[in-house]
Amino acid sequence: MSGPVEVLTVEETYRADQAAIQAGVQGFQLMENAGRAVAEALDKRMERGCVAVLCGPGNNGGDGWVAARHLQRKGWQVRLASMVDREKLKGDAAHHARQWHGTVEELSPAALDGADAVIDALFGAGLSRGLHGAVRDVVQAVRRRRVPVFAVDVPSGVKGDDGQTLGDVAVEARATVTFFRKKPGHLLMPGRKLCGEVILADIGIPQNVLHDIVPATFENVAALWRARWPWRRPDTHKYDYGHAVVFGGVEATGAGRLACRAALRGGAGLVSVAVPSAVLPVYATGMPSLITMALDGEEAFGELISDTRKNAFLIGPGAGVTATTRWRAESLLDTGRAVVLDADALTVFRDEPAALAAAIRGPTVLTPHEGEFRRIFPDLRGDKLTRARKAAYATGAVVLLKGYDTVIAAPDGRAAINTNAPAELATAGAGDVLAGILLGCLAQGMAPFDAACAAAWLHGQSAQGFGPGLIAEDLPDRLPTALRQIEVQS
Ligand SMILES: NC(=O)C1=CN([C@@H]2O[C@H](COP(=O)(O)OP(=O)(O)OC[C@H]3O[C@@H](n4cnc5c(N)ncnc54)[C@H](OP(=O)(O)O)[C@@H]3O)[C@@H](O)[C@H]2O)[C@@H](O)CC1
Ligand SMILES: Nc1ncnc2c1ncn2[C@@H]1O[C@H](COP(=O)(O)OP(=O)(O)O)[C@@H](O)[C@H]1O
Ligand SMILES: [K+]
Repeated sequence: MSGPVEVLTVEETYRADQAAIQAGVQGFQLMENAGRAVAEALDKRMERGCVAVLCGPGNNGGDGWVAARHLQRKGWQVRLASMVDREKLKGDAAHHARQWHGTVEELSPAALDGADAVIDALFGAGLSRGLHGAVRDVVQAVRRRRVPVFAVDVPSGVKGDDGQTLGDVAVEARATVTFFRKKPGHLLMPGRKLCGEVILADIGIPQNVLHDIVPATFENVAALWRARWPWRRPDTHKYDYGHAVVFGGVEATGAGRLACRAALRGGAGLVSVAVPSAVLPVYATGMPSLITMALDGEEAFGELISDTRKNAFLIGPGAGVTATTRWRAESLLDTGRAVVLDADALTVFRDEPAALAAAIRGPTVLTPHEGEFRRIFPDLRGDKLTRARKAAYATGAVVLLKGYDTVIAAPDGRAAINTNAPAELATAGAGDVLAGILLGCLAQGMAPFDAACAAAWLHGQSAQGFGPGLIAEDLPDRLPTALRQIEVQS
């Protein structure tokens, strides 16, 4: 959870490298530091034994030759297998390969015999096509033998920019040692799973190279937004923290109730639920802090939204895919106040992203899961990060695309990848709780990108440590503990 917020693309990583070299750091020194960090990571985590170091043709391979030297010095028995002849290597990799005085084997599954661990230094940032031939055979043999793998930079076959695999085979690592800053592929699925534990090593690239790079992708750690978290101040009252309104459903009443409780726990000054009078008691029972408002007919709806003190609206959970939901969603957006569109209020814009974009005026967050996203944006292709960014750019809303690797994207190009959500969140109603937390953040005046990042983090944090058996009702009451962690988690 801790660590730097910036995430660098492959191209930005190369720029960081170059900037460091221009600032006087030697390239071979960066490679020395990288390879040593890999050796130390393995040595710290496993009993000394025999390690097979698999080296590719580029600088990723160069890191492997360095790691081999350090591991041998630490007492490991090292088998080094290289994809290409040492003489064919270039630059820093050639320099470090010359420092290796042990034997060099051809890359083949036989090089794995007797290995207790494998270092995957085949391909990193420079992966340009799927694995084939001898490399593919070796990687498949590594997978079959289930030897623990320590990957250098990224598991070979995984693309650093999006975590997708190139071709049909990729390394599955126990741990991945990467340098300076993580890449999106370390955080997005399936890359995140294939990386295992991600270890970030400082290899001597100065922090200030980031001034020129201006990263736009972040890991959603609390440090990204905690300076703007709306802590309660002594000289204030409840109206300073906003009046959130949830439009609850008639048949599906649980979704709205979960969202209301989460909005209150998330810090909204007041939370009202607006529902037809026939179902008001369902909402009123058990939640005395909730304000219930009878909403019978469209005139009442107009009256409700004309009150400008009501500054944040949530529509969608339990709403039904109906013309009324569509009309209400558009009317709420037209107020220019903060709106969360979730669930059915997203589906009512099926195949109509332009109509949705045209309706958006103020701070708006869309919270689709993958299915809802596809319904609205059937033409958007690419990885999760790219698609969320495109949708945010096209609509002018912040887009929170849900899942294990939730992505939050802003229309200005910023994007954050959430990493603290345990799989136990795959349970009915968890999304309604998320929408409620987000509503609470918006009611308190947080900017939509901050609000969406904070909500995703708090949602994940409130599920942390619960384990099997988690249900959506458990989440809102765990928010106070999660909120206290904003200060301590970086
Ligand atoms: N940047 C940093 O901060 C630092 C980076 N460092 C390290 O450098 C790494 C990046 O090095 P890199 O640019 O040389 O790329 P790398 O991953 O070795 O691969 C390129 C070679 O592989 C080849 N090739 C690609 N795919 C292939 C395939 N499927 N099958 C066969 N061949 C394939 C490709 O061939 P080509 O595409 O040119 O035909 C080219 O020859 C980075 O991941 C990190 O570990 C550290 O040393 C310290 C500082
Ligand atoms: N495997 C998973 N790991 C982590 N978080 C998950 C997983 N599956 C779902 N979630 C999270 O749980 C929530 C589910 O939301 P949603 O799909 O809208 O469900 P519902 O409508 O039942 O509330 C989202 O925040 C999503 O990111
Ligand atoms: K690798």
